[in-house]
Amino acid sequence: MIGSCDTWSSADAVGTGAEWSLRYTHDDDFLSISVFIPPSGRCAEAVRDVYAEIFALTGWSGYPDICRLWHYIGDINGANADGLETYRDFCVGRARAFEELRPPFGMPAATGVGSSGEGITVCVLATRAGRLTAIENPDQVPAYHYPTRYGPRPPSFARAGYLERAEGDVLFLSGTASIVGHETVHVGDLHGQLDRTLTNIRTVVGGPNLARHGVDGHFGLADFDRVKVYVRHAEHLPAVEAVCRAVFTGDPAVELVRADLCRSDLLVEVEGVIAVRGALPRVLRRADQPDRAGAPTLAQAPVVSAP
Ligand SMILES: C=C(O[C@@H]1C=C(C(=O)O)C=C[C@H]1O)C(=O)O
Repeated sequence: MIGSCDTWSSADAVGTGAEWSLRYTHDDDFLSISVFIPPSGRCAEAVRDVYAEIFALTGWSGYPDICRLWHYIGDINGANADGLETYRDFCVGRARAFEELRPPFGMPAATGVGSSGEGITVCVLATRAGRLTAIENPDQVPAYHYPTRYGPRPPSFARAGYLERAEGDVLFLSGTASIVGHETVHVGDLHGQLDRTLTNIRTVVGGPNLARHGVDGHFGLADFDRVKVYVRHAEHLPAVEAVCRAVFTGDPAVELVRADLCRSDLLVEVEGVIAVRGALPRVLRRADQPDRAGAPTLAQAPVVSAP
């Protein structure tokens, strides 16, 4: 595993705190939460409970819209105590949280990838600054409608989230892979998967698709400010890096990470951020473990009580 993590920084005053199993940092507009779920034979219930805490904290702290989630899942393609794949077990708990708690926002943009560590780390970015729209891809079945052959409960996420705010809009692209309809395409073919992934991204962020969702904007691969690429096999890293650096021509920070992915037939996955008019809370990068993403920053900061 090549260690990696994103740190979101703010020019404003930042507060930190801890509530239940959650640790958080916030400025005026954004709330960042991280939580670690220890390894166990079955994770669905713990995932459901952590999501309940996340929904409660975002609700009462006044940052009601979850614009982005990252899930770093240990042994993602391994089996739990019942023989169910860990990722599918995770999806059961998450789907239950959405069904039972019915949060007041659409499906959030998300990433769900493997981690070299054990357990599950969930990182959340929520906001109260603007209007958030969930974006789907007309060439892909919404993940929350995947059929049960991919697991007892479908994954709960949207293909992207578009945040309209006075300081400049932000598009959060979910982890995107070589899936058409609900099926993995180009199984075993790295370049086929990468091409299809890039096509899916172009479709999601393109003008016709955004217009369909009531969003006024038109973007392409050259507009990305942050790109993170997850690659299943270390030997594929150089080839994937060459393609990505050639197509993401807007000189974004392109970061490659070796990671297992949510379906064992997926070889590559790409996520990213477009900051319209450059108005993104700055993103810094530092070497760290993905499965501990966010934790060191939060631990070093003075902890204050929750409001
Ligand atoms: C690649 C896919 O899903 C992955 C899993 C996600 C999750 O479970 O949160 C989100 C995006 C991707 O990281 C997909 O289904 O297209």
